[in-house]
Amino acid sequence: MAPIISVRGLSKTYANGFKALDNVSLDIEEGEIIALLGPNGAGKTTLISIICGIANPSEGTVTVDGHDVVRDFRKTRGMIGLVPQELTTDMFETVVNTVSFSRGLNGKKPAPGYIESVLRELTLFDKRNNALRELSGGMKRRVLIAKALSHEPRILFLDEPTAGVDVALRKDMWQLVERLRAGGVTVILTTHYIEEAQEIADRIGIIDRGRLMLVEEKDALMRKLGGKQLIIELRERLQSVPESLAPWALTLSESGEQLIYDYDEESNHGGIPRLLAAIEAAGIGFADISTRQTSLEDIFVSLIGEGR
Ligand SMILES: Nc1ncnc2c1ncn2[C@@H]1O[C@H](COP(=O)(O)OP(=O)(O)OP(=O)(O)O)[C@@H](O)[C@H]1O
Repeated sequence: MAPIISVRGLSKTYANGFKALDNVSLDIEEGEIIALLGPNGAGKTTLISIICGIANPSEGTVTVDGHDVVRDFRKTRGMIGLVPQELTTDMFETVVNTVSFSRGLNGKKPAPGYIESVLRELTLFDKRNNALRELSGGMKRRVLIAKALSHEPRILFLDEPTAGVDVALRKDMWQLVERLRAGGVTVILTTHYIEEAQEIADRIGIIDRGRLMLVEEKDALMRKLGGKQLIIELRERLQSVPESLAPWALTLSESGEQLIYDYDEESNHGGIPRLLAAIEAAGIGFADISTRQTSLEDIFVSLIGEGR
């Protein structure tokens, strides 16, 4: 199946000469949830602004369902819902009008029943006749989501969706994303929260300084790079790792109080019981053992942490 979004050789240089995107290529499949993870200023918003037709690329092309986002702006924009970071609508307008108007702007016929269901789902229905300026910050975020969904988009962009939102909204948001996914909607979210990407995405792209450093299925990424560590807390400090333990290539912590065994499920082959027996045989007492899995955070830091 052809990808729903295809980004080819995309670069963006702003008027002041700053290169915010550098030769980015990426295919997004219909129905997937992809998280674009990167630190502040990495170029995430620039990338989604170009896909949404709000900013123009300096080089490269983007197609949405086979249509060029610059030439066929209306067609591509109509397929996309964008939840931006901030509300920029008329603050005196009511919730229901704002959301209905947004649907009209995207060329769709009025559908009061559908708008009502969106408002209910986002617990905005009771506030439908309130002016936007009367709403709390969290409620305004909900209006942004309702607006983005007003024209039943096939693709939804969430730009830093949970930055500064409360737990209730975060929960509602993930439920909504699950429902949209079940309905075949493609969801692209930007975040600098690693846990968020880890929790919700099927695929993760890591962006840093305008470059797409990596795109991978989340599970494959975790498997490939997510090695395990066994940490053995020693009863007494060691000066060095005994010769008899050489086969396990253990690391002794700087304090001399921990032995660390790096392994993965495949290479381990039941080595842990043998290792523990060998440690005892070497006359080393241990107080505790624990394991930890390399997290996406370790991967992220190892990819972009260097050179900073
Ligand atoms: N209109 C502009 N003119 C010049 N530079 C810009 C402009 N818009 C953005 N930039 C710069 O481009 C870089 C990428 O910005 P962008 O907003 O795409 O990053 P981001 O990854 O979305 O970051 P954040 O998480 O902070 O939103 C930043 O260094 C930013 O200062």
